[in-house]
Amino acid sequence: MAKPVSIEVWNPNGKYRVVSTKSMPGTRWINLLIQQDCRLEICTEKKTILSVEDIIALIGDKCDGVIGQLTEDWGEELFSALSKAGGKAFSNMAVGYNNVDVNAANKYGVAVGNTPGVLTETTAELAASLTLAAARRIVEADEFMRAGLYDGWLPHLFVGNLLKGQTVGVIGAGRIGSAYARMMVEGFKMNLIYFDLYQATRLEKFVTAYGAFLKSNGETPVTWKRAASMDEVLQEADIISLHPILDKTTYHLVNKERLAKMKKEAILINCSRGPVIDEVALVDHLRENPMFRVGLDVFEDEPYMKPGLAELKNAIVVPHIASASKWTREGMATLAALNVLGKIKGYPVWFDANRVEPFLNENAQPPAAIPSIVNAKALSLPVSKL
Ligand SMILES: NC(=O)C1=CN([C@@H]2O[C@H](COP(=O)(O)OP(=O)(O)OC[C@H]3O[C@@H](n4cnc5c(N)ncnc54)[C@H](O)[C@@H]3O)[C@@H](O)[C@H]2O)C=CC1
Ligand SMILES: O=C(O)C(=O)CO
Repeated sequence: MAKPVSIEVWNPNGKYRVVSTKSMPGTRWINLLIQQDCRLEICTEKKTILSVEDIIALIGDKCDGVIGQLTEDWGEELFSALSKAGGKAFSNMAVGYNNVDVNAANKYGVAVGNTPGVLTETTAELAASLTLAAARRIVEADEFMRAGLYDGWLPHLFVGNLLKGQTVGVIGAGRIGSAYARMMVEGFKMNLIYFDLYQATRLEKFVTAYGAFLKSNGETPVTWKRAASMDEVLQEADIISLHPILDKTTYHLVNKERLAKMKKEAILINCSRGPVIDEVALVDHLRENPMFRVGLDVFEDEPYMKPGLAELKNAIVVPHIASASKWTREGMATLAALNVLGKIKGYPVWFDANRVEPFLNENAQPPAAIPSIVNAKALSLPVSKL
C-alpha cells in the first residue's frame, strides 16, 4: 500500500476530479477549473520531487486528469494508473516534455498537454542575462565586492568580452532560440549564425530588416547565416546558446570533441535541458580553458551538479529558473489547467499552439478549446476552427 499523500481540496462536490501534483502560481487556473465543475486536489507534500508511487497514490481510483511537473517520470506506470482511474488528460506545466513517454500516453489514449509560447520571452531573457553575466563576469565581481576585496579601480580588473560586432550562435532556433537571437542581434548588434533542422525564416527576415535599418543609419549592418552543420556554429560563434528540445538527437550534443572546436574565449549558455551537454566533459573543458565561460540554468543530473562544477569561477549556475517570471508562471499554470479541462470537456484542440494569447487574457473567458496537446494527431483529436 502506497503511503497517503497530503492534499488540499477545492470545490469538494465538483463532478470531475482533477489532481495537480504541485501548488502553482496565481489563482486563475484554480478558478477556471472550479467554475467548470472540477473538484481540484492539490498535492501539499513538502518534498520537491514526487515519486511514481506518490503520484499513483494521488491518482487513486477515480481521476479525470492530472497537471504534473517536469521533474516527474510520466511513463507506462503512471499513464496506466491514470487510464484505470478513468483519466484521459495529463498536462505538464512546461513546454518541454522529455519527462513524458508520449508513446505510453498514446497506448492508453491519454492526451498530453504542454505550455508553449507563454514562456518564450521570459526564458530567452534569462539566457540573455546569463550571457551578459558571463561576458562581463558579474557573479565573480559581485563575490569580490562582498568579500571586501575591492581597493580601487584597476585597468585589468574583471576585464570581460564586448558583445557588439561579435557573433552569436544559436543551436535550435525555435520559439525560444529565435527570441534570444533577436534580443542579442537587436540589443547588442551581434551577427547571427544558427543551426536548426528547419529554416528560421521569420528570424532571417528580422535580421535582414534590422541590418538594412542600421545601414540606412550609417551603422555597420548585422548579418545572419544558417549553418549547414552545428560544428560551423561552434567554430564561428563567440557566444553559443542552446535551445533545442531534448531527445535522442540532442543528448550530449555538446561533448568533448565539440567543446574542443569552440573558441578558447567563447561563452556557452544552456537554458534547454541539462543532458544536451556532456557535463563531465564540460567540467574538464572549463578547468583546462579558464577564459572559456558557461552560463547554465539546467544540469545533466538535476538537481545535482557534476563534481567540480560548483568550484569553477568560469561557470555561472542558476537553479532552472529560466521561465520564472510571475506572468509566465501564472500563464503556464493557466495553460496546463486548460489543457486538462479542455480534454475533459471534449473541446477541440486550439488551431495554433504558438498563439496562446487568447487563453491568457484575464479579463475574458478563454476560448472553448484545448491550448496545446502534443499527441493530438496520434489521438485523432479534432482541431478548433476558431
Ligand atoms: N530552462 C527552462 O526553464 C526552460 C527550458 N525550455 C527548454 O527549451 C526547449 C525549447 O523550447 P521552444 O523553443 O519553445 O521549443 P521549439 O520546439 O519552438 O524549438 C526547439 C527547436 O529545436 C530544434 N531542434 C530539434 N532537434 C534539433 C537538433 N538535433 N539540432 C538542432 N536543432 C534541433 C527544432 O527544430 C526547433 O526549432 C524546450 O523543449 C525545453 O526543453 C523551455 C522553457 C524553459
Ligand atoms: O517549460 C519548460 O520546459 C521548463 O523547463 C520550465 O519552464
